[in-house]
Amino acid sequence: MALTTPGVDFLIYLFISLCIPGCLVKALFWSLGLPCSPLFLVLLCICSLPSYIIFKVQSTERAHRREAAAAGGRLVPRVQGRLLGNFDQLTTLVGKWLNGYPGDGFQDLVDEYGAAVNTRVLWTDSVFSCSPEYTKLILASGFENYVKGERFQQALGSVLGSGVFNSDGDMWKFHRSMTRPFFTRDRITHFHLFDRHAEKVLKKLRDRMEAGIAIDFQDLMSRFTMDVTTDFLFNQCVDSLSSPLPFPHNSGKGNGSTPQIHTRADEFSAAFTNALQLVAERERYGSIWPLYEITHDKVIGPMKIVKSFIEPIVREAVQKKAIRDSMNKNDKLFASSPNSKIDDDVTLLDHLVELTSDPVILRDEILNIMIAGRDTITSTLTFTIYLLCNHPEVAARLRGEILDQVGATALPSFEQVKDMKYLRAVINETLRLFPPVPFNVRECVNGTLWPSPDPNDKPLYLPAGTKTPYSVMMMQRRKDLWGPDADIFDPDRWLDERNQKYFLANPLIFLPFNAGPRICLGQLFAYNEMSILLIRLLQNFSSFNLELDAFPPGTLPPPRWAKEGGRKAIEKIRPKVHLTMYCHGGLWVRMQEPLSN
Ligand code: HEM
Repeated sequence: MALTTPGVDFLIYLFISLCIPGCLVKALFWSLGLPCSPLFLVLLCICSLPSYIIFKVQSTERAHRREAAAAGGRLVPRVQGRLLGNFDQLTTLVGKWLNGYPGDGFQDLVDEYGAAVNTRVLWTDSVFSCSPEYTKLILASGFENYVKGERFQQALGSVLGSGVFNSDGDMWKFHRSMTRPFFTRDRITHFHLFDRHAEKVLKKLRDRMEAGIAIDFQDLMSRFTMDVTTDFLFNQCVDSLSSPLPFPHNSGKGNGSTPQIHTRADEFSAAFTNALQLVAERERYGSIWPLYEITHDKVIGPMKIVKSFIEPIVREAVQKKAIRDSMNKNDKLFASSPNSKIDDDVTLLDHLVELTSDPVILRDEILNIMIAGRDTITSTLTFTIYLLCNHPEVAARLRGEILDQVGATALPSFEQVKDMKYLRAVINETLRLFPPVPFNVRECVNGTLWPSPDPNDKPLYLPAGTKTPYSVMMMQRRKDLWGPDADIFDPDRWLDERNQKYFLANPLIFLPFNAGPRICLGQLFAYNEMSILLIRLLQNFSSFNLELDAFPPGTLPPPRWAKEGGRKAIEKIRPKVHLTMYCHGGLWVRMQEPLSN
């Protein structure tokens, strides 16, 4: 058990930093045999921190200017805040993150300062961008120079541990190489697995529609993805789809968005979601996040529940593997090399225990894949249905394609899924407007140059250790990259001449799965899972409607958004972001079954 909290650790560190100058002066006076009053030492300590900060900021500033000049570049334009250390920027950006539309605040900065802008909150260089040329440098061509970095790992470590999402260098290579073979091809068992859980989704939907009450589709999808993920990871589905669903606040039957805890699976699910939201908050507060956790480490409680659920499953898998090994050394699921062929019915945990028996590595890896595979797909499916509610003509055409190609009841084959061009266009268009990971961040290891947005000016210089946050969401909505109708949901842009003109001319303008060596491992799995669920849904329901009255009070967009232009003015729900994007208050919908197929 930890003896201190992140906040107390931070304050202890600050206190020690404050005391160092006093101790040094005391030692100097003592060695010279001079008297030194305690009052003088206390004053020295109090004044030392601001003086140290001023000294450090100015000397670093000079060094960075020298480095930039030596490299033939210039420093990235900096936000000029009103308060010391741009503290006002921190409060503005956090406020907009909590109450605004995703990207609010950053768009203004890009408009004012240019394609790359240094927010430099509390003197930490942080260069924000939403341009394909910079994202390419960060993720692909300059890959070796950009890491997740210690700051990111510290903030997210209590949930992600050292798993694939939260590691760099050799540890990342190790995790990635362990997991990659599992995702390299289509598996028919996965189709059946998706379909099993999709059937339960349909049953829940039919029951609720028969009762004439709206359903929170986001909640339903987070149960679906939780069940799919636990099933394929370790063959022990938590069966969250069997628990009662929340009712709308106005149905007189429940309290809307608050999840009800009925089973251990519900408890695990709620704790897992809570832990993710808490670590996402840490990222937003930057280096001072520990000050928001003075009394306790907020993540420990939910993570205790998460770990107590996962650890016995991991232990059992390790024990079974040991027994298998001792019974018959040749009778393995597959040879213990990361690249060996893996049978279709082997779970990811089965695969991982062949490569390591370290319970912490196994637990971290499982949790990382769970995070990767759950909220991203929940988000995409939720926003797809939101968009189909707003675009009945798209829903009708998509349903037409599904009925033509697969029929009203059959499970599609891999080939059929691949051939459904309109289905893929609908999914891609959703991923363009609402990428599940709209914001991301790296940190540059060595000082580096970026091309200047103005070709007549010197390149931009980023000193070593600069954070490089970037937004694929903002990039994927840019009118100069996607055309004047970039804010509009129009799957046809993936099928008509616009596809050649924009996306095929520069594929880096669409990066929902990232790019380069850290590109999403589960892309194929994700398209298959989302396709099966959507096919099953549209085989069984012909129209989708938002039920705005069912949204919890205060969760719909404020009226002022209608005047603010862009997608904000179009939005009927309120998108928000923790690590992934979600609908504030859920997505309350009604669906109609077709009169006949
Ligand atoms: C619509 C669905 C999905 C989207 C949009 C998505 C997006 C992403 C993104 C943006 C990253 C990069 C994160 C970063 O490096 O900071 C990523 C990484 C990853 N994703 Fe996905 N993902 C999806 C589904 C899945 C699924 C279903 C799985 C597995 C079941 C998965 C497994 C992974 C893994 C293992 C990584 C880490 C790669 C690495 O760091 O080397 N993803 N994904």
